[in-house]
Amino acid sequence: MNQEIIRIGTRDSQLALWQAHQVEQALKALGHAVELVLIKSEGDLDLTTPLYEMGVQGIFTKTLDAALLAGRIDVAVHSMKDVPTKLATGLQQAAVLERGNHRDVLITPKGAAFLDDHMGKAVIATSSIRRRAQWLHRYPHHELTNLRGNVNTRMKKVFSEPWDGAIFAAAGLERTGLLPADAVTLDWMLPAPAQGAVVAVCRENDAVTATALAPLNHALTALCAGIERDFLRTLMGGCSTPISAYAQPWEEGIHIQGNICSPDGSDSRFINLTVASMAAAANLGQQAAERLLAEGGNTLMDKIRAHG
Ligand SMILES: NCc1[nH]cc(CCC(=O)O)c1CC(=O)O
Repeated sequence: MNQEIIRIGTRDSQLALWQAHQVEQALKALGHAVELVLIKSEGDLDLTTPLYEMGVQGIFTKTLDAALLAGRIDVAVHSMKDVPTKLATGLQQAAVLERGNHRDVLITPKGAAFLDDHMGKAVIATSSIRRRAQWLHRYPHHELTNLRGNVNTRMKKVFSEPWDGAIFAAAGLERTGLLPADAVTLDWMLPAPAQGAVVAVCRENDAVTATALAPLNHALTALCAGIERDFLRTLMGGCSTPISAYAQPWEEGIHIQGNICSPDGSDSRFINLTVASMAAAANLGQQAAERLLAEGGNTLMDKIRAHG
């Protein structure tokens, strides 16, 4: 076994720590010596600016990636959906852990009855442009308001503000033990590409760490999350955009659902595509994106680019 201590870098939020602990425990179980190194990121420090106004790719991930490239840590653990589709130069994706809950959920401090009132006003909090766009497409009469901060900060805020609901990733709430029993699963909302998946990244030239991490890779999650990220990359190049995708096993192959939505929710386009075998799945994300563009998604993407 490797005698060098593998240093795992993580942000210090409860969710980030939970994710880093998964990697730590799996490596320890394989006989490796590991330690956690806590690192603050800009995404955690600025609690007011909506994410899509920060204008930086990888706001949550670049501080860890910089520490990795500088040799202060050997592994960076990220929520995969926060990672830009193109990894920083010099880094490699070493393992994708088995995916957790991929859904978004609505937290309703005053109950969910308002969802049945199809005319009534309601205020929904999120700072995700993807969630905002899909929500407005379904509930055009609702008002959206911003909600920033890590999962714990956001959850606290929901119960102190006069809001009707707030949208979270189910995985983040489950992993921090914060998922209320009456949370509403938004089974109609398509998640962010790779939502619910955790990725471990190491330096491209660090074969020792890459070899240590390889057994942690969950091949099906890596395939499906990779397909979703190909979909995103083909459409846009990875900015913070109202682009959603979910890929899952389907008989002997893989099925992808994809969506792009105008930020105001007025225009929403879906694509559904299936390949019959795993062998044919490699290009599924790109194919789905190209088909969506050809079927009229092109004009919508032009609008989205002009907006952002
Ligand atoms: N953008 C922040 C972020 N990054 C990962 C998660 C939760 C875990 C996941 O979605 O994989 C969250 C919180 C949220 O979106 O509510």
